[in-house]
Amino acid sequence: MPFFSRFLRKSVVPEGGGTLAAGHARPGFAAGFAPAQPDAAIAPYAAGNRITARLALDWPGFGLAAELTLPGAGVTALFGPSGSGKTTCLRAIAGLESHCRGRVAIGDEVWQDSDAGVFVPVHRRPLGFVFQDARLFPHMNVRRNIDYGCKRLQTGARRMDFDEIVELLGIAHLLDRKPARLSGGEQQRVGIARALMTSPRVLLLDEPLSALDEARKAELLPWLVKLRDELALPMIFVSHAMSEVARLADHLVLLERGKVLASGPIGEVTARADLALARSEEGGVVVATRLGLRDDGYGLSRLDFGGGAIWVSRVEREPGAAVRVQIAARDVSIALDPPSRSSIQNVLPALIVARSDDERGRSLIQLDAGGVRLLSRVTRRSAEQLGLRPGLAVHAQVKGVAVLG
Ligand SMILES: Nc1ncnc2c1ncn2[C@@H]1O[C@H](COP(=O)(O)OP(=O)(O)OP(=O)(O)O)[C@@H](O)[C@H]1O
Repeated sequence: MPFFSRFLRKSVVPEGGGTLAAGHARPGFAAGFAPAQPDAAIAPYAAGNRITARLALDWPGFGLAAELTLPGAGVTALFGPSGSGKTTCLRAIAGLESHCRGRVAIGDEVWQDSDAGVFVPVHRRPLGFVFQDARLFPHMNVRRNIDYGCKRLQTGARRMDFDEIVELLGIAHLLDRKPARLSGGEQQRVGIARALMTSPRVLLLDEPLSALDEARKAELLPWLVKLRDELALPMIFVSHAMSEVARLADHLVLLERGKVLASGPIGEVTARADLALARSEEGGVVVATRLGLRDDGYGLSRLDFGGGAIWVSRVEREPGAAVRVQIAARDVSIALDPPSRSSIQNVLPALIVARSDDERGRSLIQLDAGGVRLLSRVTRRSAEQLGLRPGLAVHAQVKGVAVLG
């Protein structure tokens, strides 16, 4: 078996073998919001590489006090407003914040334990770090830049092969070029390749898209999706763009003023009616579906998920393909009776789980549609007139669905 194969997602088995389990700890989940069923199409969690961190740091005007339990596979997004501590968390996990106290471990490997006087320096931690700008050596061509990544690896420690990494990131045709002759997105792909050459146990990405213009972002994002889908390597990704997080992340950590506000699978955290995230204009739930069938006559595709099926504009994928969608709360309305003679194609039977009213006369309703959580935003007057309350069986009318890929 090539070394690289050990990192391919399909080869990952949980500790003790058997099928991949999706169960995991979900710190920060508020009482009253029962967990949705784990969704098979969102990345499985491998226990062996689970990252745990307890981080404490005090700067003038900012304190970090964060406890993280992150899955050992797939992409975790650290998300929050500017100054909430996302980059500081990432740097502390890497060992780049030497004043940070606490404990950091990946699987059973302890990188820091302040109580026990353990602090493994950053260069001894098997991690890859990708910065906002690729930080390539300008005088070296792409091949030498990537090769540099494995310089400090001891013989026998390399687990990822140069050719396979180059192919994975689609950069074979760039190997002889100097960084100045690469686009921003290409430079980032080379930076990621260099990080992978160190055979990391975790890849840390600090806003890898933020320095790119919209066109370059759109170009790089599918490569990050590919890494997520093809590598069995946990990735922790800092972003303040919800569109990127919705597309990429399996697990979402919300940070605010140096503290963890919520942490859990993206479908659960985005469905929490008690969080400001859901109340924002773009608030909506990320749902994992599979392409069921295509109706080419009408240019439609049916996406199946635990809660039923939704029809969307044609998705150019094969039946069975995993398709991630986002359903905005503002695009879901509620009817007590099954609507008849309506132009809305997507109507899902659902149960109200929770209702949260705001001071602007709006109500957010959390729904359970066959084990999948959805949000609906209605006026408080409608909510009261319809008597919307937890436990009530309703029909969720989905007016719009964003297909994320
Ligand atoms: N070395 C430092 N010394 C003192 N304060 C710092 C230092 N580095 C960061 N900070 C402060 O810590 C806070 C958190 O910074 P951090 O960069 O982690 O936030 P962030 O969520 O990543 O923000 P952004 O999205 O703007 O990058 C900010 O108030 C910042 O000014």
